[in-house]
Amino acid sequence: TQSIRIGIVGYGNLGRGVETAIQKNPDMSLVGVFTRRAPDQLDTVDAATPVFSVADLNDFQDKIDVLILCGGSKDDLPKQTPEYAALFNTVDSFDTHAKIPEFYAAVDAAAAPAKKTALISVGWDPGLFSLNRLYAEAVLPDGETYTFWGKGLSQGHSDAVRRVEGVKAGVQYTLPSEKAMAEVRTGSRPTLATRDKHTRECYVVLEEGADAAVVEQAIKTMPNYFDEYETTVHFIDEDTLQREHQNMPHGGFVIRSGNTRPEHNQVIEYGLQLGDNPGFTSSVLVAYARAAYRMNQQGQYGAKTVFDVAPGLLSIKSPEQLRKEML
Ligand SMILES: NC(=O)C1=CN([C@@H]2O[C@H](COP(=O)(O)OP(=O)(O)OC[C@H]3O[C@@H](n4cnc5c(N)ncnc54)[C@H](OP(=O)(O)O)[C@@H]3O)[C@@H](O)[C@H]2O)C=CC1
Ligand SMILES: N[C@@H](C[C@H]1CC(C(=O)O)=NO1)C(=O)O
Repeated sequence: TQSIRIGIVGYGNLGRGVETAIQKNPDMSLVGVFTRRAPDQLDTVDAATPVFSVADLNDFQDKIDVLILCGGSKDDLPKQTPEYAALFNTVDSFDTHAKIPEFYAAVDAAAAPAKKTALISVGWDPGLFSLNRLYAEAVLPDGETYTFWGKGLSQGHSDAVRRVEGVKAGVQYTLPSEKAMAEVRTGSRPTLATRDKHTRECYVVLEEGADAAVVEQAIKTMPNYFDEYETTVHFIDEDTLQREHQNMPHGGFVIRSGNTRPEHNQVIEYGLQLGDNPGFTSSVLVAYARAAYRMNQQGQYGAKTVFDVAPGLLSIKSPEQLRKEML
């Protein structure tokens, strides 16, 4: 059968990860990488796949089955997903949690009339963690759910830091509160504010002549990313960033403790330990690209989230094979 033909938009950590992940999925092929960089900058995209400008995408409508959008959530995807969802089936990792409802509406307005399928906010959080919070809350209505991330590098927050004026490069680490995690594990169902669960640490390389105090303030007060957290900003030079901050480990867990009878406490836990956040996230995007293709074939048009995707559609195995392997 014909392979599922994939296009990548945006060649950063995720773009590179999708290029690798496709090779582990024999039912898929990679048509090209599409970048916003100027024609004389295409050689800065060190991809093993043919590189094109996003301006060329129109010519590929009959050559690509699913476009995987690897831009940043802060500034790129709010523009790119609605634009491309009108032309292609798309999958993206949009993770500005507070803005997902409005993003969903904008993408649906583009994809539905075009009879395209646009899977939004795919990854691990939002994504696999969202799914596990849903399973836990549906199964244990009487309970409390907690999510902890890290210690690790958040790509969404690192992308957001890099977009601040005066920042040349940067990364953000998320640290869970040991105290909060211990309290949750006692099953005491504590009430925890956002500020009680995580702190955030940024490492920033300033542009020449940028004002550190202004940059620090812009990061700490950034809505939807930092303003609800105790945040520390460290200023370092480029060499230090290259030497000490190239790895992108991350992870975390979703935990729900609940009761079926008062005397029976039940605990559900789902966890991830990621050696490489973008590599893992890209692998999730690719599995959902398979589902987007199939959902479009089934006539499921418009914007969808992971809640709308039947799990079997993610698998390269046939429904019969999956049933055989159910135990
Ligand atoms: N839902 C989830 O669980 C997760 C979501 N994410 C989301 O993924 C988003 C993307 O993350 P990530 O890939 O790390 O972001 P990057 O900063 O690596 O890349 C973002 C975009 O910046 C451009 N870019 C990257 N490197 C360069 C360069 N050297 N020169 C010029 N342009 C460059 C690329 O676009 P172009 O090629 O067009 O220039 C790229 O698409 C994050 O914002 C986050 O929101 C990430 C992890 C998990
Ligand atoms: N979307 C996150 C994935 C997880 C990590 C995270 C955080 O550290 O705040 N929130 O969600 C990312 O971009 O890495």
